[in-house]
Amino acid sequence: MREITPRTIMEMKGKEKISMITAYDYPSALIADRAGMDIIFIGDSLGMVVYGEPSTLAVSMDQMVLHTRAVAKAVKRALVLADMPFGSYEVDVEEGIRNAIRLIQAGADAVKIEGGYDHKKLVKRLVRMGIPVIGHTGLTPQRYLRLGGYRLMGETEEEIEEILRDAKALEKAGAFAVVLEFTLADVAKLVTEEVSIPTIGIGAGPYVDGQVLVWHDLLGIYENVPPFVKKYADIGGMIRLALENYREEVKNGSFPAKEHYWEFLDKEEFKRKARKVLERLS
Ligand SMILES: Nc1nc(=O)c2c([nH]1)NC[C@@H]1CN(c3ccc(C(=O)N[C@@H](CCC(=O)O)C(=O)O)cc3)CN21
Ligand SMILES: CC(C)C(=O)C(=O)O
Ligand SMILES: [Mg+2]
Repeated sequence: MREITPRTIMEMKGKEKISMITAYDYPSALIADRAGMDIIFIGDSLGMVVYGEPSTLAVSMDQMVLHTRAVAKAVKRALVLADMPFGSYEVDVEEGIRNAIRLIQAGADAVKIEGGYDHKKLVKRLVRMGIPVIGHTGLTPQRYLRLGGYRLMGETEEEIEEILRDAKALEKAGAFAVVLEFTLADVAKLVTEEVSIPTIGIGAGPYVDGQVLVWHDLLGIYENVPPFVKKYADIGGMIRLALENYREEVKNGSFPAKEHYWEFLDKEEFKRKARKVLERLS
């Protein structure tokens, strides 16, 4: 059992902001856990930032299971959350349950689904059988094709109503938090005030109970970052410099240096041995 549980997260509402970051592999998750993140999240954004897809739609359950296992091995303290990918819970509730179980068995402490109102039944069933759930409304990237791209949500009355309805449905069905993605800050504030569960924003402004960002975006290792991202480091630039340095030292012969290899101290000893081997092989 890890230190941070769904109860810990729920009790943070109105007291302490929730910090959440994506991670997709073992070494990244180790760093995120040591940095004290509250939630470490295997997002289906991995399709874009790890596999180079143009959207999250092609991500499979098999991919989510493998990456969840790698992250779960590293995390001791944070809550490990895994995204349900597109197609893994839409067909029917039973299939959603089977797929959620796979993510839990891979080491996740909770699962996240996009939408709320449309998945009340699934959320209720999962929670009843002991699988904690986070919902996700506002911009839901799995609707990429219908939306015609990724855009800011919550300008029209219809969109505000849909977002609030999702959040309330999630609260009622027993979800322990809700992600609000790329919504106007006023809408996120309204939702945060109207529901008792924590809201975790991404591109949704400051009036929420926590923030989530994608690993590659905030570290500067992904080129097409959304407009709401703050780049906390230029790791991409650092990697490039290191590789250019390595390449240069290979080309000019300064790598490997003395401390990077081993040789016979007694050259006569080596000559005798080599002569014998060469004789045997001739
Ligand atoms: N690397 C990454 N970071 C994310 O935060 C993220 C993903 N991937 N993939 C899944 C969703 C998609 N997200 C996104 C992606 C792009 C924009 C964006 O660039 N919006 C532009 C318009 C783009 C367009 O019209 O095509 C904008 O200015 O609003 C917003 C949210 C957030 N999520
Ligand atoms: C953008 C976040 C919330 C997400 O769902 C993901 O990274 O997949
Ligand atoms: Mg996602």
